[in-house]
Amino acid sequence: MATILVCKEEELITKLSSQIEQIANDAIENRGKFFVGFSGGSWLNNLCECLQTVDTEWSKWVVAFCDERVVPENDEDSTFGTYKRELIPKTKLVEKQFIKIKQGVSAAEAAKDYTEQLTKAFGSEDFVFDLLLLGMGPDGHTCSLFPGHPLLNETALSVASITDSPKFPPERITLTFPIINKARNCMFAVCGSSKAEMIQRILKDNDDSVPARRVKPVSGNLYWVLDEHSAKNL
Ligand SMILES: O=C(O)[C@H](O)[C@@H](O)[C@H](O)[C@H](O)COP(=O)(O)O
Repeated sequence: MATILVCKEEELITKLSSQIEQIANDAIENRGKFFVGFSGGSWLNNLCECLQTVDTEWSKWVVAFCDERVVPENDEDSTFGTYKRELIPKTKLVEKQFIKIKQGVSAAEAAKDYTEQLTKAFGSEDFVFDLLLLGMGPDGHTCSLFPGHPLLNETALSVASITDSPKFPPERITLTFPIINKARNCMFAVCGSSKAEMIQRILKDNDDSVPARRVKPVSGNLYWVLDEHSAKNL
């Protein structure tokens, strides 16, 4: 069962921040570390703003990406690049806590290398994230898992590459559903009326053809944190 939290647009950041804080500090207290997956997209600057207000032991965070664009780190489309500019200088997080994609290689090689980096960080091939912070596009995609794309059914790879992403830029790496659904907590943050139809299809019509609806943690928690505009059809 998903927990759906609807709030006013201006309250979304505070709401999300307190949810993240609770999950992070609980992970640190119980397991000594907090493994989190960050996303990108249109809400990225808001997410950076939100994360800055979290009261936590930052040194215990291990940050990976739910998906990342295969572009140079200083490219304006690099998700890590934005966190580097907008989050790192404003918190005690340091760059070496981020698991970043290898630079200057193909998407396939970057995905393979990312799997190896995650295996090292988790100490096993079983990547159980404490929290995945997810976004959803107006077409219902999440991470870089797009409607009708064969990657929706990927089961062999934990991290896959994509070179034909319908959303720019085309080359990306992404966590796949088997890993996403092992997470202890998956949390979507969605705002704006352009997402209202998909939110309705996912949360009201139970339409499994929408990629984001396939996020169903096997034994973890699923949260949808929505603003009033994206939730208007519920
Ligand atoms: O880098 C990306 O594109 C993402 O990580 C992606 O999964 C994003 O979270 C959704 O696409 C929502 O993005 P929008 O808010 O831009 O629709």
